[in-house]
Amino acid sequence: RPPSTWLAFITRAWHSATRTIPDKSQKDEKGRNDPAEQLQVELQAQTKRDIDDKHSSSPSPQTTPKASPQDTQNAPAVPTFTLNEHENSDDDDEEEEDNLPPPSFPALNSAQRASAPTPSFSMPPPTKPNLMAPPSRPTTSLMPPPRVAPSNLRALPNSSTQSMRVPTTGPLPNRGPLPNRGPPVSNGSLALPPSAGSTVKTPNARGKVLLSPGHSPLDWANLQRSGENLSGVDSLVRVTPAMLKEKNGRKGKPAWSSYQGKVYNVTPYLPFHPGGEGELRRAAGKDGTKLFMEVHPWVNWENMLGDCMVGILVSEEQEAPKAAEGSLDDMD
Ligand code: HEM
Repeated sequence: RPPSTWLAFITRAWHSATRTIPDKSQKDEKGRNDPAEQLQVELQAQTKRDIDDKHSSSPSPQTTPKASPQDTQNAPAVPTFTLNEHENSDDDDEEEEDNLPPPSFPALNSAQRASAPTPSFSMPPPTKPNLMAPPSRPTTSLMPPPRVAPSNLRALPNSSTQSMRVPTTGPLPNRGPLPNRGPPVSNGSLALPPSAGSTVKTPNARGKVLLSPGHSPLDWANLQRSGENLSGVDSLVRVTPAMLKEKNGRKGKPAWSSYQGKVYNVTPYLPFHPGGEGELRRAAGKDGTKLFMEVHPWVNWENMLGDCMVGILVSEEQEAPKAAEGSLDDMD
């Protein structure tokens, strides 16, 4: 027998050997066999139909189909293709396939397989394994990077943003408006000099000092709320430049400074000043507005030194007629 008929012959022999009398207990309510048995019957019928179709033109009716000379030329290619395909598969499958008697579906010499575009003879079998390889590469080599690197690195900008922040050691209530939004606005009587806005330096944290324990901005805020007399005076006074100059903070004298027309006793604030006592003392006994605005125009000194206010700065001429009164209680 030609090789092309071997498989069909074996299939038929196997089916006839394994055919059993249908067991009615395995049939469902519609009287059909179970799916596996039904499939076997269909396969057998299909195989038989294919064989009959091929040999319908045979001159002599034969129970055992035989291949025509044309089939002999074409048929070997089919099993060759199938065998190569199996050779390229895993070795574990070989033993398993040896134990699998039923033919593959559709049958090797069936009309479906012959008309299918896949088993083209011009297509070499090794192309299949080559096409199967690429999907495994991205899963092993490309998957890990996107999980770790880009997203996480971009999600940690804290260090850079913190360095960009305006340095502060105190709570926000101590701050005035930002420099780019204009000078601090308090009330109409305390307008900034026209030249102050143009001479503002870029703020930085280099001049900050390490405050001693108990002298944080929060401690200062608590001291202000304590009700303690921080101004050193019982009532607001009119302060002349001569009076201000005398309170320079030296030799046990208090340190007074004027800021935009208001005079403050900065003595209790000296150890709380983030820029250090020395910097604050530079404005003692005189007007500190210019120095203040050069360093930190955003600081709201009116809130911070409210309880340290002594009075208002007046000229010597203004004060002379009212020297006898000496008190500015009516200013409130
Ligand atoms: C009594 C008025 C003053 C008050 C209430 C005051 C308050 C402050 C505050 C709250 C800070 C911290 C600023 C921040 O964290 O952004 C500071 C820093 C500083 N202050 Fe004053 N200050 C006063 C006057 C002065 C004067 C007159 C000078 C200079 C002569 C000065 C020099 C500095 C310096 C160098 C720093 C550190 C640098 C900086 O924070 O930019 N301060 N001051």
